[in-house]
Amino acid sequence: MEIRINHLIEGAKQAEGLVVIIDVFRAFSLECWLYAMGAKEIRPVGAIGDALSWREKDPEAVLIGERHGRKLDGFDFGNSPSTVNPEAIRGKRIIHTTSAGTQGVTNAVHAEEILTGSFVNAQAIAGYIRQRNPETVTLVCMGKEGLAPAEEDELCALYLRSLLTGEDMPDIDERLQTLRAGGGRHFFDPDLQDVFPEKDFWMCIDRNRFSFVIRIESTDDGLVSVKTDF
Ligand SMILES: O=C(O)[C@H](CS(=O)(=O)O)OP(=O)(O)O
Repeated sequence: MEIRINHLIEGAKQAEGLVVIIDVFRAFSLECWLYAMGAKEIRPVGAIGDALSWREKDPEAVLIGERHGRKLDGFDFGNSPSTVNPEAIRGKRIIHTTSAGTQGVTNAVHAEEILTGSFVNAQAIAGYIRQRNPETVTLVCMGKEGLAPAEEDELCALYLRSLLTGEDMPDIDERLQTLRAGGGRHFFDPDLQDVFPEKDFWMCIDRNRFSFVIRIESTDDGLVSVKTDF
């Protein structure tokens, strides 16, 4: 198995084989939490307008999205796992658009198969990939808005690679803690708590909390993030 690490939107466009689109803060940690809250289905979309138009097809759909981290006008929730209301999620179709994560899945046009990537289900992702045993795996670090590298996504790619190769990464918990002063420092800024609450940080680094993977599938209505127990 050849394991490649790609970066940002361009890296998603070029990714081949089984592709893992990594977005730790916060899109793909959030999608795992949404399934844990009982979401019926999650649809990742690129354009804000495409997300809004889902309301006509499904008036019950819950719209979740951000640009520059902030909740979008006309949406129900921002991209924040700690501020979505589980009662509003249970049994519902979720439409999800973000500046990095969902752009990655819509741009991974050469992928044979796409998984979402995060720390909250990393072990399950590695187990699934080992079982599939593809020739090529591309881990794509989506970064900030898909345009600049983000420490947490790079770390998640190294962690996934270590799980796949069997190399040890004994300092992973220590390295996750250092994100508090690095890639996740905005979650500790008192002036940004309305956009980036501290609790989101802890929910996104809750390593291996979930034992399912999220596979991206294509349907006539666009992409769907499918929870796959593993
Ligand atoms: O909502 C988030 O935390 C990020 C904002 S940004 O792209 O890092 O500026 O969105 P996401 O698509 O989840 O990375």
